Amino acid sequence: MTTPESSAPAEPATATGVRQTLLVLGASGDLTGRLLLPGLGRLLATGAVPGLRLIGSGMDGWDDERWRRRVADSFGAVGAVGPAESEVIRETRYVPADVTREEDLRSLLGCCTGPLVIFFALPPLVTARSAAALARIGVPPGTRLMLEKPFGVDRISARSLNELLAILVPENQVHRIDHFLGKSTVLNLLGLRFANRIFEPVLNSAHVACVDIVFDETLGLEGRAGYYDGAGALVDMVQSHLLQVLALLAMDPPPSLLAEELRGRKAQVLRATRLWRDDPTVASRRARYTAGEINGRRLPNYTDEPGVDPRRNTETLAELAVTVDNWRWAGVPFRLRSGKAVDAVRKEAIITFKQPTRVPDGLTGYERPDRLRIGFGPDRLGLDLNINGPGNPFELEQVNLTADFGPGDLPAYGEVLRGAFEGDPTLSVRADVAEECWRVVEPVLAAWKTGAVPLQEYRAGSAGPADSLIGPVPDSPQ
Ligand SMILES: O=C1O[C@H](COP(=O)(O)O)[C@@H](O)[C@H](O)[C@H]1O
Repeated sequence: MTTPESSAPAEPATATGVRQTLLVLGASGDLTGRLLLPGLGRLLATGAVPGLRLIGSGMDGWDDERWRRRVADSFGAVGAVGPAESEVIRETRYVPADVTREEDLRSLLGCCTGPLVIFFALPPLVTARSAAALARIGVPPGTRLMLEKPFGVDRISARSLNELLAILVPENQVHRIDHFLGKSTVLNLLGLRFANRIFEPVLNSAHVACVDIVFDETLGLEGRAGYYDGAGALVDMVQSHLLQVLALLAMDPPPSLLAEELRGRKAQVLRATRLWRDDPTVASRRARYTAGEINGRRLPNYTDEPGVDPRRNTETLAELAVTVDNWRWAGVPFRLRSGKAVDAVRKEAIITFKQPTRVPDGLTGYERPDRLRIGFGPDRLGLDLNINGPGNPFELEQVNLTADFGPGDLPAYGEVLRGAFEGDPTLSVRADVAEECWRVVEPVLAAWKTGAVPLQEYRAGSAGPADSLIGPVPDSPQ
């Protein structure tokens, strides 16, 4: 065991052949079963983490047998049934512990051998207490820490957590997870923007009218009140995932994809990001669903969902308009939106270009500007273009060029886990970036608390509140 100051740099097992240990704090929770274990199973199936040892921990009365069953079920559900996965299932253990207590953590660390990855699958306040206890006892050299969103509950708590983590390990061993950064579609933004000559010169305020980043789901709460009712759509999706997408879409080209180059560019663009008109009443909308039907499925009022506390006024749909106040983007609205239980799945970034300087007289039927659409599931790229359609050669028609590209080798969670096992923080959120994302939404959270922005209602299965900042989302190829 070392004092935190003496922590050595990460030594990834994949490079050395040493067996790594993944210690999951909060192993019986929803996140572990829904995202972490399936992602891990798929990663193991690629052979990327040979000999991994897996230890689950929590204070819910589970034992080895129950934990092993959960791991096996989660791996099985994603077809991860090869020898590497079976070996992990056979060897895995469950160690009961209160992960906020030094004694328990000390004995937990005593069960771990080899290079260690600690995954905090815990609510933010428990993560902070656990990190504080770990900071007092230290962790083995080279330990990497993985932390789920939300990272803190506001800017101040995010900063305090960053300070604790900095005591424990160097920044490049902290993996603040945003699984959108592991989505192949989101990563494709890099190739699309920086490996083609045609887009980059027009991605600026001279040519772009607005950018919409939309992640609408038809799913409702899905039994996640314990987490979601305290977070709401703004923190669950916009403050975290959608601001990361904005950063990748709006940042300047990095000279390389080395972690510090890419993360530095993202930090730079987020530092320039502010609320539209600096006014949360203009720049934000919030709403929650009432009872309705989606594709034949009946949803209750959000407030009648099991576990929801109606006094919290939790929103299930959030919209945010921001400006990226720099040379490239000044004046271009970026509108971010995410809603649950709406009428249709819309997961895309839409870049709407300005109208052509002048459409020549005699070329009729110009209705809509051209748009570039980047789909975040399915993986799809679309370009809406005005061309001379069939029939009258002088009558314009909008066509959509669509390219589908297959998903990446790994699900998003597998991808971010790979980063941690390989000691590569490129796809993780850097400390300052996590704090910047809170800074952007801070005035909105404050205005919502005072009621300055009313909480609207929308029927489950409808398009959302009528006075959306985005307006009707244009026909989507998805
Ligand atoms: O992190 C979250 O993301 C999901 C949407 O992401 P996906 O990869 O499952 O498409 C969202 O449903 C959930 O509320 C949020 O916590």
